[in-house]
Amino acid sequence: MSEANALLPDRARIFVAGHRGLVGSAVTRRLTADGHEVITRGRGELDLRDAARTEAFLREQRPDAVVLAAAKVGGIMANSTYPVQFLEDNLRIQLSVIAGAHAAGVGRLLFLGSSCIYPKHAPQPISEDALLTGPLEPTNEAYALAKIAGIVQVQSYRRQYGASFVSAMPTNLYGPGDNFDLETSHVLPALIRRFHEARRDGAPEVVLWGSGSPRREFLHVDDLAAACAVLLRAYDGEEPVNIGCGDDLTIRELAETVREVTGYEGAVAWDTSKPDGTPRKLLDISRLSSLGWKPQIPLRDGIAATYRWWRDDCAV
Ligand SMILES: NC(=O)C1=CN([C@@H]2O[C@H](COP(=O)(O)OP(=O)(O)OC[C@H]3O[C@@H](n4cnc5c(N)ncnc54)[C@H](OP(=O)(O)O)[C@@H]3O)[C@@H](O)[C@H]2O)C=CC1
Ligand SMILES: C[C@H]1O[C@H](OP(=O)(O)OP(=O)(O)OC[C@H]2O[C@@H](n3cnc4c(=O)[nH]c(N)nc43)[C@H](O)[C@@H]2O)[C@@H](O)[C@@H](O)C1=O
Repeated sequence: MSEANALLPDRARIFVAGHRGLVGSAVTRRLTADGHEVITRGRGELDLRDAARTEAFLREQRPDAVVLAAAKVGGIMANSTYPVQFLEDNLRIQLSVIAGAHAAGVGRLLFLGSSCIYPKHAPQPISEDALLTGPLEPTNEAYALAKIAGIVQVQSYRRQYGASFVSAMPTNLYGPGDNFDLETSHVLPALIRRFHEARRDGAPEVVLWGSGSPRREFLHVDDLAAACAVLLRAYDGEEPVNIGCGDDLTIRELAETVREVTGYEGAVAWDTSKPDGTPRKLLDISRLSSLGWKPQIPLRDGIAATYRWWRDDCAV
């Protein structure tokens, strides 16, 4: 183990939970490229809500580190329609994996939360210190509370047992491997699909949700994966670490960019019966930046690459 990598062996065995998802697949690619051995299990083989089986798996495998990227995840409508699953699945996965990792003697764990843990009206850009300083956004309160419980669980293992477990809070992510289902997805893949299909079908108008005025920050998942690799190597603090790109735009501006990338020339309308969600959630990324990480993929380039990936591999 080199001194620079004191928190993680140079060639570590790392269990990436949720390796088939947007984040887990990117983290797997990154850690493998960095020379680590990545261990994976599909949900059919190991349901991470099952604490006994999860602990047995971790005891048998004894990885050097765990990246917890398995979760019940979705966009604004999925979160507000299925709060029970967003609360309970996430609490159960976190309890299983974090407690199981400690029981199995795993040295390092990186838990992924979300920027939605911060209060709806937090001062911008949102520092990690804003946690628990005000009411949450109602559309994803159940999910946010589960994620906050995960942060406190990680902090408690650090305080009580000296575990080298840490938490990171990513902003809205996108990239290859994203969910393009219009009912459950986040906004960026939904916009790609809506504009692509409208162009294909010659539709005169695309209808989007809400007012278009909320502001969001979008980070390519490969930049997120690079940040996770930095944190595993170099961060061992109790406070969560924000992961964002430092810049945001309105949903209306995002829609214009996606419209241009897909080549759609029709009109855009807004269905204001659908929720806007949080007005703004731009993360303060100074803690992560101080570790030497910075995002590499400009938003327009990332959207174009994601569009090509989805159109060539998945679209009909
Ligand atoms: N996407 C985003 O914009 C953001 C994501 N995050 C966080 O990043 C992490 C990963 O999110 P993302 O990759 O987008 O989500 P995805 O839905 O793309 O992937 C989630 C993964 O978790 C797995 N999973 C879910 N439930 C279980 C279970 N019970 N047992 C085993 N595996 C399970 C899924 O398995 P299967 O493939 O079988 O469904 C899937 O591989 C989450 O913690 C999320 O909160 C944070 C901020 C933004
Ligand atoms: C990452 C974060 O993501 C979630 O929060 P969110 O950012 O509010 O989610 P979103 O990406 O679905 O929407 C962003 C904005 O975009 C608007 N919008 C327009 N048209 C479509 C549309 O067609 N689909 C969607 N989904 N949104 C649309 C939509 O009305 C909203 O104003 C959390 O639940 C939680 O999962 C979480 O942690």
